[in-house]
Amino acid sequence: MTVESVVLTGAAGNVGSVLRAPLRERLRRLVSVDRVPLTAEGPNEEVRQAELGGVEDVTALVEGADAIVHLAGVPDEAPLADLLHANVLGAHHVLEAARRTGVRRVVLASSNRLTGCHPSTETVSPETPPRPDGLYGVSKVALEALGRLYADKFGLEVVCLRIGSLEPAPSEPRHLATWLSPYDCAGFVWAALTRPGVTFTAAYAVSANTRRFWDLDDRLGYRPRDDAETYADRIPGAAEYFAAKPLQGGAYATADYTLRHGLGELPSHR
Ligand SMILES: NC(=O)C1=CN([C@@H]2O[C@H](COP(=O)(O)OP(=O)(O)OC[C@H]3O[C@@H](n4cnc5c(N)ncnc54)[C@H](O)[C@@H]3O)[C@@H](O)[C@H]2O)C=CC1
Ligand SMILES: O=C(O)[C@H]1OC(=O)[C@H](O)[C@@H](O)[C@@H]1O
Repeated sequence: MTVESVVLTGAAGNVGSVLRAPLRERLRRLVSVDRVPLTAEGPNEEVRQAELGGVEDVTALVEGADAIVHLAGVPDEAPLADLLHANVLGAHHVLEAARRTGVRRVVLASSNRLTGCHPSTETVSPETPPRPDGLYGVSKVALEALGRLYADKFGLEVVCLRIGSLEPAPSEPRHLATWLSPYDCAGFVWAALTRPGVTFTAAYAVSANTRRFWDLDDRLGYRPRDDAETYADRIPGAAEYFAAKPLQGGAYATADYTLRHGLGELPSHR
């Protein structure tokens, strides 16, 4: 599919910052959007400071684009009301704006954390049932369901990228399985934007890590380049970490993580 004009939401964040340069290199027009101010970094980039608070706000931004890469949202465990507002209603605003304006393709930032309660000894594919590792993962299950609905019912082309751990380099044992390098992040997003024949696709975006938990099939036609194993000798405790057979979400999948970040203070009876 030919893609010339793309709207990138959440462009000021970790993932957005990694994507702006490679997208500018490949596109005629990149519209980078965030609630915080941005500065255009090239002649083919336009920046917009906007709060994606409703369908109308998004409609005004996406009119005339070929595709949207939707990253804006809450990227970790938080109270459910905040996650539903930012991640579920936010994705709905984007999908509905795309439907109304005829934007053909929407790439949604999903997360590996929607399967984070699967054991690390299992290889999980997009066909494996979700086992979210927290309320954040639940919000991504709903985001993917919205994407599916808009593909099935209204014919939008929707790709949900289940992003691993985007880091400049792996720095902890879990990253040996979950790392997504900046180079591979750009590769997956470009494939998600251009893969022909898509109706709805969910795919893990993870580097070609020897110890990865997720199936790297060819559904997006992108073969990741990097392998976290190259960094293994700089990461102490990896052998013990994997021998303990943690859940795929690691510390994120513990009850305490959700009690602290999603449900507030630990209850006094614990
Ligand atoms: N960083 C990672 O390794 C992973 C990220 N993801 C997903 O990728 C997406 C981006 O993640 P990060 O870049 O790490 O998060 P981030 O917090 O660094 O960036 C999110 C950006 O979205 C903006 N934003 C949030 N709500 C907005 C709104 N209503 N209107 C306008 N702008 C808004 C924020 O200002 C921020 O710049 C999220 O959806 C996250 O769930 C998924 C898996 C892993
Ligand atoms: O699984 C992980 O490591 C990552 O997953 C996510 O979805 C989060 O947005 C990111 O902050 C985590 O680091």
